[in-house]
Amino acid sequence: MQQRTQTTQGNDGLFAVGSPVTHWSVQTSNPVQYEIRACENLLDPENLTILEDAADGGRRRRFVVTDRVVDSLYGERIRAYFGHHDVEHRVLVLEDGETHKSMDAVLRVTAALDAFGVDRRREPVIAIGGGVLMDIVGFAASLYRRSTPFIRIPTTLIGLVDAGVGAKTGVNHNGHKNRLGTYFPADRTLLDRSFLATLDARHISNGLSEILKIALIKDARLFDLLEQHGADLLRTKLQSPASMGPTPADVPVDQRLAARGLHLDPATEVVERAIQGMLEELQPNLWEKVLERVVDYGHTFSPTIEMHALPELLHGEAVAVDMALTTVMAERRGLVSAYQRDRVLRVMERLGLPTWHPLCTSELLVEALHDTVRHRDGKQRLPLPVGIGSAVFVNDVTEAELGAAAEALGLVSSGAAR
Ligand SMILES: NC(=O)c1ccc[n+]([C@@H]2O[C@H](COP(=O)([O-])OP(=O)(O)OC[C@H]3O[C@@H](n4cnc5c(N)ncnc54)[C@H](O)[C@@H]3O)[C@@H](O)[C@H]2O)c1
Ligand SMILES: O=C(CO)[C@@H](O)[C@H](O)[C@H](O)[C@H](O)COP(=O)(O)O
Ligand SMILES: [Zn+2]
Repeated sequence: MQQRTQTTQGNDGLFAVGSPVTHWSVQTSNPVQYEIRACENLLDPENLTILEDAADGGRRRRFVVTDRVVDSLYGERIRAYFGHHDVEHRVLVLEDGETHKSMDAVLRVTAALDAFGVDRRREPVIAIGGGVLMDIVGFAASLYRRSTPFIRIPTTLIGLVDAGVGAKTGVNHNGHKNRLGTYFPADRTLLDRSFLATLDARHISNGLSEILKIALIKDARLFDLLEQHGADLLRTKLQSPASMGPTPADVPVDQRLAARGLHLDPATEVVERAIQGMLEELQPNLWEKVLERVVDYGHTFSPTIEMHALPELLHGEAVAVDMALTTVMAERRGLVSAYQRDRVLRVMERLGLPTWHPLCTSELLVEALHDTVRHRDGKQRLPLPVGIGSAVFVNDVTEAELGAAAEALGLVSSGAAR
C-alpha cells in the first residue's frame, strides 16, 4: 500500500505530511479457482464425491437446498445419502420456477442458514436443482457472512451447461431479470447427467437453447451435431449411450461409435463442447470487466421478453426468440446467408424451441434494447452471428431496423423455416 500526498509542485514522487489532499491506494488480488466435474451416480450412498471436501474434523453437518419438484423426485434419496454417511443435515425446500427467483427466497435461505448455525468455512452449502435454485442459493451463500462456500449439483440442462459452470448468482428485482446478484462461483460443481432423465421435454429444449447459443457464436461443429442429432437428444434427454440410435444392443458401444466415426456419443460431445465453449469465454473475463461478451448472444432482448411473458416463456425459450430475431437481423445485414438463417430456424424448431413470440413488437424491442444498453454501459455491444459459429459486435441498430427485422421474422418463422 502506498500513501501519497499532493504537493504544491505536483511532484508525484514526493511524500509530504499535512498537505491538503491525502489518499491511500490499496491493491490486492483474489485468485479464484473452482472445479467442475462430470460424475455418475452422485446420490448412490457408496459414492463419496459429494462429501469429498469434508474437512470438518468429525463434525459432519450439511445444509442442503433444493426445490419442491426436485425434492419430490430425489428428496428421499438425498436424505438417505446423508443419513447413510451419518451427516447431520437439514434440507430446505424452496418453491420452484422463475416467479420465485426473488430476494425473498434468498432471505429464506440466509435465515435458515442462521438457524442451522452453519460454520463459516468448513460446511459448504449444497444446492441441488436447476438454474433458478442455484442462482438463489449462490446469491445467499455470497451474502451470508459475506461469503460461505457452496457446492452446485445441477439437475436441469441449463444448470449443467450454463448456470452451474459460471460465476454469476442473482434474482429478479423490480420486474427486471437478474437485477440483483453477485459474482460468486461455487467451489465445486458436480455434473450428473442422469438427473435429466426426469426432466420433461420442454425443459430439455430450454437447455438446448443455451447450447445452441454457444454453437452459433463459436462452434460450428456443435451446430452440426445439433442439426444432426437434435431430435434424438431431445427424445433421449441426453442420456448416453442410449441416444446413439437403434443399432443392435449386442454390438459394443465403442464399435457403434467407431462405425459412425465418432469418439464420443453425441450427447456427451454436445454437453462437453457446450461447457468447454462457455468456459473458454468466461475464464478470461469472469468478472465481466469487458462488456463485449459473445455469451450474451440471445440475451439482449430476451431479458425483457422473458419478464413480460412470465411465466409463459422459459428462460431458454426467450433466448431462442432473441436468437431467431438476431439471426434475421444478421441475414438482413448480409452477415448470414438466407440459407444459413433457415438452417438455424429449422434447428430451433427441431429442438422444440419457439422462433417467434407476439411480444416481438418494435415498441417492446426498443424498450429492451434501451435497458440492455444501460446494462452494457451505454453501448449496444450487440453480438450478431457471422455465418454459423462466429460473431461480431454492433452498436448501430436503429428502431427502424428492429421493426423491419421483427416483421421479417414473423414471415420467415411461419414460412421458410418449416
Ligand atoms: N447464473 C448464470 O450464469 C445463469 C446462466 C444461465 C441461466 N441462468 C438462470 O437459470 C434459470 C433457468 O434455469 P432452469 O431452466 O434450470 O430453471 P429452474 O431451476 O426453474 O428449473 C426448471 C424446472 O425444472 C424442475 N426440475 C429441476 N430439476 C429437475 C429434474 N431433474 N427433473 C424434473 N424436474 C426438474 C424445477 O423444479 C423447475 O420447475 C434462469 O433464471 C436463468 O436466468 C443463470
Ligand atoms: O454469463 C453467462 C453465464 O455465466 C451467460 O451464459 C448467460 O447467458 C447470462 O445469463 C447472460 O449473459 C445474461 O447475463 P446478465 O444480464 O444476467 O448479467
Ligand atoms: Zn441465459
